[in-house]
Amino acid sequence: EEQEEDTLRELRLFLRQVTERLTYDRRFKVFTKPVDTKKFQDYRKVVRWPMDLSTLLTNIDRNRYITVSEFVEDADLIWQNALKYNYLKSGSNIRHRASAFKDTLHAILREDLDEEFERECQDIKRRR
Ligand SMILES: Cc1noc(C)c1-c1cc(NS(=O)(=O)c2ccccc2)cc(C(=O)O)c1
Repeated sequence: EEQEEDTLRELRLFLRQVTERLTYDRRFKVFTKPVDTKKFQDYRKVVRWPMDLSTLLTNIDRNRYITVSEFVEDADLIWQNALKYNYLKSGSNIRHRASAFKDTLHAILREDLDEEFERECQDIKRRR
């Protein structure tokens, strides 16, 4: 009902703010768009669930997330995929950037997420 829509609107605003803070961080430019599968032809053989910050934003706008934890599952794919695909690659610091992305994402959530708010979102999900 109305209160639920207010909560989900507040959730979308919070998730957009988290996504934008990561998108504006220049260290994470390579996480802002899908990996170019023409440049990296074996990418989809290694990575089953590609994810990037622009896709996260599209998912938020399409009401795909009704809890923070559903959003975090997708956001975690960004650094997990980068560590997996670049596991043996030397000469680039993509793994360091993936680790920095993971630490930054979880530090933002620890600082800014109100557990009581996430519990409200989980209740809405249970009722549906
Ligand atoms: C991310 C990622 N995961 O696997 C790989 C491999 C990367 C990755 C991909 C690219 N080039 S890209 O054309 O697919 C692209 C450019 C700009 C934004 C998003 C993607 C460059 C680099 C880099 O380190 O410079 C890394």
